[in-house]
Amino acid sequence: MATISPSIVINFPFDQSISQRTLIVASLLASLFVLVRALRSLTLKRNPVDEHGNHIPPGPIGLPILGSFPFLTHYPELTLDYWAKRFGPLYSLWLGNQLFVIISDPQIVKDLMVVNGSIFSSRKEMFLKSQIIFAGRGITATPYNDRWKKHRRLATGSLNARAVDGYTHVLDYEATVLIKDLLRYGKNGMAPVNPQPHAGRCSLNNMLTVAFGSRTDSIDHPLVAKALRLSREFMNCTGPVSNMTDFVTVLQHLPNSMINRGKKLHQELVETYGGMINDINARMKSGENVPDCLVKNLLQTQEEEELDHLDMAILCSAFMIGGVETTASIMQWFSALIPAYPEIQKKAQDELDRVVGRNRLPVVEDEKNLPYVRAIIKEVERCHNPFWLGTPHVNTQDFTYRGQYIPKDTVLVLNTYTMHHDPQRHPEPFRFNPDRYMNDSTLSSESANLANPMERDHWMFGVGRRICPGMWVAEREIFLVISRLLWAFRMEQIPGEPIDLQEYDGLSGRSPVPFRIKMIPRDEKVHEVLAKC
Ligand code: HEM
Repeated sequence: MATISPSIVINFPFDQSISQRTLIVASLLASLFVLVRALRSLTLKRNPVDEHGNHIPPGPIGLPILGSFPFLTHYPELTLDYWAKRFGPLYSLWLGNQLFVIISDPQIVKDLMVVNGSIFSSRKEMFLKSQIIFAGRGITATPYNDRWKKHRRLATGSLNARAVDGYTHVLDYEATVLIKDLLRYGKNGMAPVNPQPHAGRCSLNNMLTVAFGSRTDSIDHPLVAKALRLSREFMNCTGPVSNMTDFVTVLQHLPNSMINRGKKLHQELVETYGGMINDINARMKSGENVPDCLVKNLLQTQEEEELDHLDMAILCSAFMIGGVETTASIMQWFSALIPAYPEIQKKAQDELDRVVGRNRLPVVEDEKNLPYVRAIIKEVERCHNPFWLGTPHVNTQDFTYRGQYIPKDTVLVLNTYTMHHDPQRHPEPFRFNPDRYMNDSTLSSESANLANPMERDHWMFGVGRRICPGMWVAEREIFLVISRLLWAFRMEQIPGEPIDLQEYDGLSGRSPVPFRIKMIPRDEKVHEVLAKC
């Protein structure tokens, strides 16, 4: 042993340096090979034509390799809007080797994504979002295939209008809890309050109940911070144009912080929501009567639906990501905006007092009789869509539209910023003016089906076969919260603390940056009514 050991000690560093050098050379060669292949594929035709010689829509030229990416890193919707004015309602751009087509006109959106929905309803299997974070699962990111159809059917079972009717009492309860919390944290209007974590917990509790049959009991519950962080991290990693790793293949083979973030996020989602599924499974197996919820349904039909644990964990993650940050964002934008408009608050409160009175909170059945409250909500959604770029669609076949060629596998972005600010459709588009919706008696979920797309209220929920399946629950949740906030509080800015409505928190899902306001109970009736709830 004694004679062998020294030779090991002497030889080991020598062997190591050889293997390290070999490794470095090999990895440099591999990187070079991948780089050359990527460059070749990038320099291949950037101007494909169809069999009749029709070209892809016009658009910005972009830089070599990166394409238009450097122009889309901050406020991409403003750049897309600028280019829409320059290149028209259907234009194209390249991000790395991926062709994007940007649609900024409601009729074109309908012609492509609704009338030709069988072609324009797929998704790109983005490297980070689809492959790393969702591991090929996830309704939001799945291509238009049988797996998507199954997951969409399962999700819709918990989100369609009838299902939402069945748990409206939960949305009602959580909206009341939110009002009580704001009253308490705002010390009856005496102390400034930041409504953001409360709105976040309200949306979170709604989705926790729908998906897992559980809720959190305070904003300090560890799941509140965790779920909101995971949801925000997902939005920041996976915005349609937020990271180049998706579009420059070579980056997928090199060490890269985005890939590490994606892997960590995948693990955390599976541990958190997969762990909650395991708990429910154990409770069901022990004979406990678990409340009806998505997970219970999935576990009961797991075999018949051929679902593995990852399928269920990622489907639940889609609920916790898609259904929390989004609705909370609208509640937050409303609370950030409304203090600057005392006359709009007053008009809504007059309507509420007339229709609902001061002896009870507004309920879902009041919605149809509160056109001004509904108009305020639509106007907040028009001005502050949390997803200006939506979730892009992909076409599964070559398609030529009005002489413009859209090759198979193009990523199509709904340019909602431009459509929401079209002066023909919305005169004085940068003015917050709920009156513009006073003659619109539709819910947004109804408006999405109007025959004339120019009459649709807004495009916040997307379009066609991939339209947000959560829009019924989202609308109801948002109505209950905003109508009750208006019913209960006079919302005021704090002198010396201006609220920044330009800056955003988040990359693809947007919320206002932190702010505080005063939420002053309108009268003694607020305490009386809340005490009875
Ligand atoms: C204000 C609230 C919400 C907004 C703004 C919103 C927005 C969107 C958008 C833009 C899409 C893509 C649509 C398209 O591809 O054309 C989408 C899809 C989706 N949303 Fe929502 N959403 C909201 C609330 C919810 C809620 C409460 C849920 C509940 C789970 C949800 C679950 C989903 C799912 C699962 C998809 C994927 C659909 C698919 O790819 O087939 N969303 N949402």
